[in-house]
Amino acid sequence: GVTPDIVTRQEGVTAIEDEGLRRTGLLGEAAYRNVRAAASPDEFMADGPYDYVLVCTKSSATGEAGQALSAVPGLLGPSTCVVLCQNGWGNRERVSPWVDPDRVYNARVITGFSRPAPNTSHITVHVAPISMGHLARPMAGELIPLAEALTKGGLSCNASDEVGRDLWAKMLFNGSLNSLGAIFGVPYGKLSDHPEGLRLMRSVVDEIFAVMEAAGYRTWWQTSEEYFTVLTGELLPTAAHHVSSTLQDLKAGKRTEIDALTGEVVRLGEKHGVPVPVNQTVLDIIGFMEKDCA
Ligand SMILES: NC(=O)C1=CN([C@@H]2O[C@H](COP(=O)(O)OP(=O)(O)OC[C@H]3O[C@@H](n4cnc5c(N)ncnc54)[C@H](OP(=O)(O)O)[C@@H]3O)[C@@H](O)[C@H]2O)C=CC1
Ligand SMILES: CC(C)(CO)C(=O)C(=O)O
Repeated sequence: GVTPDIVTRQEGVTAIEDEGLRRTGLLGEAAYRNVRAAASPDEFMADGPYDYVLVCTKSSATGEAGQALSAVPGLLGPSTCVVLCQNGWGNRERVSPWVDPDRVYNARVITGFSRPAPNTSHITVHVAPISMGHLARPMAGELIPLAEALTKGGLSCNASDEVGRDLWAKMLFNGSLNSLGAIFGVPYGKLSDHPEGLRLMRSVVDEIFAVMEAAGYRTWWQTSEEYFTVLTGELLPTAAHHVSSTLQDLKAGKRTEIDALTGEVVRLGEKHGVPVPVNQTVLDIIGFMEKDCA
């Protein structure tokens, strides 16, 4: 019953117009013809204001997407919910020059996607339902219709006032596994094969946990040790074969999202006086690899 309009690059627009939108992989095959696509949000101006706008770019493009959306008169209204679907921390701040922060929501996604064709999303891993919420205030049910529509479409989703805890759990996961997996060129599961990998993961996790607490945020575990036990005992085995997006980006010669992950940990560490030498080293190594692979 919901018909999304999609802003994407021109090759995606052409493929969606020709063949519709497709989903393959873990959550089953699906094809949707009733979808409009355009290369710029201008083309949807007459249809505003939208109830929901989902920003699904990389974190490095969140600000640019917010600017493009806000430049179209009437697209965002006083009750539009702009949902940022990026990994990392600080995405809310990246759009705040362009979009009223009260209208900005965040989503924590632990579903892995690849795009084998411009109109096809292939799902490789689905660890938990999407969690969506507001980082600065309790909600009044405004995301429930969106969560229900996504769930009905096959991608389970919850609206939650605890999305901040979920996002920090994801920071601990991506912050430790993505960068180390990329440095060693291995899927997640390999990182626990050797004591050196385990020690490095532990150091990265301990530092992220300390920064999170010093900055006044919380996640679902009371201590870093408690989280590490869950990471190595439950989360790593579930996603063992997954190759992190950081490694995929480096292989494709693309910019990674390290700035929104480890970069954010290093900035918050500096701000709150928490030493983060291992995260700083990881940031420098990935920064070097990005330049070398570009
Ligand atoms: N892929 C995954 O498995 C997961 C991803 N995430 C998070 O989701 C977010 C998106 O990741 P992912 O889907 O992999 O990223 P992709 O780069 O595959 O997709 C983003 C798309 O948005 C396009 N784009 C960027 N800016 C604009 C713009 N202004 N107008 C139109 N199109 C634009 C990009 O085009 P171009 O490349 O030309 O810039 C690209 O095609 C990231 O933050 C990621 O961390 C979270 C969990 C899992
Ligand atoms: C696919 C996923 C969810 C890892 O499980 C991810 O966040 C990533 O690769 O960056």
